[in-house]
Amino acid sequence: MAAQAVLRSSARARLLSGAFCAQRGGPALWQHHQNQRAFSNGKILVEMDEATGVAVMKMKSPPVNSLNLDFLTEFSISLEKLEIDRSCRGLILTSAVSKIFSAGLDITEMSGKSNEHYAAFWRAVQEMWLKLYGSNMVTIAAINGSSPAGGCLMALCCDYRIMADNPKFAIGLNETQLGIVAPFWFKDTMINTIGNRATELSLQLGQMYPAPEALKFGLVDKLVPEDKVQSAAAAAMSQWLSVPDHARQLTKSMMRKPAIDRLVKQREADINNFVSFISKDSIQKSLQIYMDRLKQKK
Ligand SMILES: CCCCC/C=C\C/C=C\CCC/C=C/C(=O)SCCNC(=O)CCNC(=O)[C@H](O)C(C)(C)COP(=O)(O)OP(=O)(O)OC[C@H]1O[C@@H](n2cnc3c(N)ncnc32)[C@H](O)[C@@H]1OP(=O)(O)O
Repeated sequence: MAAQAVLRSSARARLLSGAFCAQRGGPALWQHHQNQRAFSNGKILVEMDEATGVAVMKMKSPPVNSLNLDFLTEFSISLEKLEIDRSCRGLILTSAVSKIFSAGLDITEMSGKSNEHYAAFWRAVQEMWLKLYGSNMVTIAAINGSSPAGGCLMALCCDYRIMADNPKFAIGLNETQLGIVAPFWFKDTMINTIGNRATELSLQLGQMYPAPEALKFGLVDKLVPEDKVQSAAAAAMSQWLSVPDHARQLTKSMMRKPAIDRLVKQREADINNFVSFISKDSIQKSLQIYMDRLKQKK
């Protein structure tokens, strides 16, 4: 719990000191309506049911909820706001963009930018992972669309994953297909979910799994019809919330702390690794080719 406590207190200090707020022009405030509360800070909408203590976080950054620096900053602020709210016990993470959960890291943030920008971007990716994977809340991903790479990572950070039963929606860590490499903490998160051998296959091949296959691999826990994803997530949440918080939280921490501690210890080295890797000409070329292909498929 120590690393988690440090993380939580440093994030809280930053939040309260307004470091994020100054950058974003102030925190979004809760709007109250009967026993519902909501806030939105542009790319993310959070609705909280005070009766159940469950918040639904909807990513709404069209066209594909790609994770750019602004999005990641808003995401971490929103999550921290819920984390320090003692009345919030559970979080359902989903998308307000049709057919897409998240397209993963915004490739344009990793192309043609300065090393300082790459470092700031990667720190924000780390922050998102540390907060979501280390959350004390029950976290359920309601995966209502495709979810490659960083989008898959977000889902894997949650405690339980429910996906729309549509073979057109795929999920996986496809980094190698872009000519890039999932870092050790992406890999650890996947190993902790589907095991070593399945992760090795999955990562080397950069495999994207259509929903039914993702279920077979254990990458998601349950498939439901597209229009039932939110209600199934709410039902699963009430089951998870029936377990006493302290026991569940300590168990979660016991399972995840080694992975979290590894990144906390090597955070700066990991940023330097990312910057020197992503700024290589050969890697920039691979990303350019991948982006060109994405645009050409239209
Ligand atoms: C031992 C050594 C280790 C060294 C390692 C060190 C460090 C680690 C280094 C690197 C790690 C990086 C980790 C990276 C993680 C990632 O998340 S990379 C991103 C991967 N994402 C993808 O591959 C998704 C690509 N997108 C798609 O497959 C599709 O767009 C879709 C999400 C399935 C949606 O399809 P569709 O609905 O048909 O929409 P379009 O394809 O038409 O897309 C709409 C517009 O959005 C743009 N776009 C899509 N995805 C992204 C993205 N991820 N980033 C930025 N932009 C994206 C797309 O180009 C379209 O734009 P236009 O409308 O054409 O302008």
